[in-house]
Amino acid sequence: MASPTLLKEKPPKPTSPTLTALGSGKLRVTWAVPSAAPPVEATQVQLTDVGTGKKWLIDLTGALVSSGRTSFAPSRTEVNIHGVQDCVEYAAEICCRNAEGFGEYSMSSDSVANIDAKGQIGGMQLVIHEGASTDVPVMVPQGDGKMKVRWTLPEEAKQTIVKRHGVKTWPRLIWLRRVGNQNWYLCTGGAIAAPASETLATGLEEGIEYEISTLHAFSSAMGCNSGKSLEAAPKMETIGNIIKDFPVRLPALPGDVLISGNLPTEVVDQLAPHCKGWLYVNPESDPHFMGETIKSKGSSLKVVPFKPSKDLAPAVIDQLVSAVQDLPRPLMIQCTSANRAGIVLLLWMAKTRGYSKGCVEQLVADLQLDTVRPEALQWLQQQLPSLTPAAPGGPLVPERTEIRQLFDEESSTLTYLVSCCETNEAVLIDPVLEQKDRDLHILKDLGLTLRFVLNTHCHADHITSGGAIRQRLPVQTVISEASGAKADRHLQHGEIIEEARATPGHTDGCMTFVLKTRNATFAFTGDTLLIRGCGRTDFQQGNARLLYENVHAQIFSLPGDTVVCPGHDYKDRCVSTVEEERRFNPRLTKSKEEFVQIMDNLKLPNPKKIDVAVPGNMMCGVQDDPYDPLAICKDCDQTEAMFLVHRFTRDNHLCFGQK
Ligand SMILES: N[C@@H](CCC(=O)N[C@@H](CSS)C(=O)NCC(=O)O)C(=O)O
Repeated sequence: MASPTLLKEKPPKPTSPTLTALGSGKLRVTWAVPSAAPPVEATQVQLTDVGTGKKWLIDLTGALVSSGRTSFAPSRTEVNIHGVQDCVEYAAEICCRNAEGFGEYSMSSDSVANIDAKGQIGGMQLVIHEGASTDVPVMVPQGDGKMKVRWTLPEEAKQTIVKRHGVKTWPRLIWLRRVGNQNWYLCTGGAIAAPASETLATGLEEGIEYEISTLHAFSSAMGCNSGKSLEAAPKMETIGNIIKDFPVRLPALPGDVLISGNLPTEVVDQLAPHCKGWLYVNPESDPHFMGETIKSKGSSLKVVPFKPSKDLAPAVIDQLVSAVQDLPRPLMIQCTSANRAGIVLLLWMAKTRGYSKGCVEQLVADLQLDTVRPEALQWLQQQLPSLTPAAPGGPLVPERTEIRQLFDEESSTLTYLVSCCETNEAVLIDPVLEQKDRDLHILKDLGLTLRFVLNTHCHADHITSGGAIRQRLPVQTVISEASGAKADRHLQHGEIIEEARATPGHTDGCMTFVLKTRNATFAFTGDTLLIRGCGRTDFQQGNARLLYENVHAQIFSLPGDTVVCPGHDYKDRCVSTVEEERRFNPRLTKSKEEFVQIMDNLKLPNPKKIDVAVPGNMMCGVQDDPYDPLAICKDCDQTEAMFLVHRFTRDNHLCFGQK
C-alpha cells in the first residue's frame, strides 16, 4: 500500500481585509491569516488607489513602497499605513507565502478614504447647508486644496427651516466625490444657521476632478451612525426630489438607514432602486405593500410584521434586529407612518450597542425622531434594562458575555468586568470599594479568575476597590504612571500597542483604555468623556484645554461605531458611541475657547468624598507592599500588564495570565 503523502500547496487566499480611515494621511488594514500546509511564513499587503488603479506594497513601517521589507510575520494581522492622500479612495488586498510560494491575493477590502485634511475620520461628518433649490451647484476651485461650492437660493427655501441641536438650519447636504471614486463624501464644514449660498470644501487634491451631488428638502434629518462606510450612498439629488412630499426620513449618514411610512407606487418605483435593502414591518396583506415593485428594482426585501405590544414574541424582536443588521445598505425600513419603522431603527441600535432606557431617550431627542410616538417609545423602553445596582450584570452588550457593565448608585459609577470566555480570566475597570462584595460574587458566580484591577485615573468621588481586592485575591492593580498613584503596574501612553491612551484633562493621569473584541471596539473613557458631557476640570490638575485636545485627538479619532463606556452617568444612560459624541456632545462639539468658557463656569460642588477618595486612590487602595508575581507572557515576553493588552489587540480577544 502506498504511504500517504502530505498535501503541499501554496496558501489559500486570505479572507477579505478590512481598511479603516484613521484621519489625515493614515489608514489601518486588518486581516486574517488562513491556515495552510505548509504553514504561512509571511504576509504581504497591497494598497490600490481605486480611482487610478495605482498599486503599492506596504513595508514594515507602514509606508507605501514598491519593494523593500514588505513581508509581515505570520502572527501579524494589522498594519497602520501612513503617507496616503486624503479624499482618495484606497482598497487593500492581502496575500500569504509558505514554503511552496506566494498564494493568490485576497478579495479587495471595501474602499475607504480620509475625507479631509484636518484629520476627520473618513466619511463620518454631517454637514447641513441652507437651501432647497434643485439647481446644479457650481464648483469653483480656489487652489490650495480648496473648492467653493455655490448654489442659488430660491425664496421658498427660506421657509424650509429645521431645528437641529437647538439651532435653526436650512437643510442642504453637499456631497463630493473624486471622479473615479465609488463613494460620496459630505463636504466639510458646519451647520449653517443663517441663509447662505456657498460653502468651502477643503483637503482636496489639486489637479483631480471632483463631482458634486446635493440633497435638499427633508423636513427633519435624522438617523444613526453605524460606522459603516458610505458606499452605495443613494444619488442624493434624486432621492431629495423623490422624498420631498412624503414621510421618508433620511439618516444623518446616508448610505445607511432610511425610515418611511406608506408611499405611493410612483415613489416606491423611484426610491427602490436606491435602496439595496428593504424591511417591511406590516403584513404582506397590507393594501399598501409593494413587494413586487420593491423586488423588481433589485432591492433585497424582508417582511417582519411588527406591532409593539406586551405580548410580542421575543423571536420577533430578534428577527427585526437581525434584519436591520444583515440587510444591505442603503436600507429602507417601512411601516404605515414612520412610527414603528423608527422604533425598529432604535431597537436595532439599542440591542446592538446595549443601550439602557435613558440612552434611548437621549437619542430620540438628539436625532429628532419626530415620527416616533410616545406610546411606542414607552414600549421600546420596557424592552431595555435600566441601570440599577440590583442587576446581576449590567446592560452593556448583553449577548456578548465578555463585557459587563456594573453600576454603583451612590457615586453613579460605571464599573466594567471584562472577561475571557476561553480562559475564564477577567479584569475589572474602575471598581468601587463599596461594591467589592457584589463584584467578588459576580466573579464567583461566573467562575472567573480576576487578574487585574485597572483604574482609568485617580478618582475624586469614590475609592477604588483595587487595594481591598488584592488583599483577598492575587490580582495586580494598574493605573497610569502620570497619576503618581501607587499600584502594582504603571502604564504610559503608547506603551501597550496603542490601547492605553493618555487622555489628561479631567486629571493629569487620565487614561482611556481601548479594547477591540471580535464584535466591536470599546473605549473605556473613565471621566474624560461622559455621555453628552465630560469630566470636570476644576481640581486635581484639571485642564479644560488639554481635555478638549485629548478627547478630539485620542477618542474622537476612533471609528464612529466605537462603543464609549464612560466612568459615570447621572441620567440612567449606560453607553454611547464615538460618532454620537462627535455629533451631539453639547460641550465637545463647541470650539475650544467656548468649551473652556463652559468648563470654567460649571460651578459644581466638590464631590462629597473628595477628601478621602483622592488620598485613598493615590495609594490605589493599596495598603501594604505591592504584590509582585513576575508573570511573563509566553507569546511576547512581556509582563502580564503588557500581555493583557497585547492579547486584546492581536487576537481581538481577551486572554491573559499563565496558560
Ligand atoms: N455629586 C458627585 C460628584 C459629581 C461630579 O463632580 N462628577 C465628576 C466626576 S467624579 S470626580 C464630574 O466630572 N462631573 C462632570 C459633570 O459635568 O457633572 C459626588 O458628590 O460624588
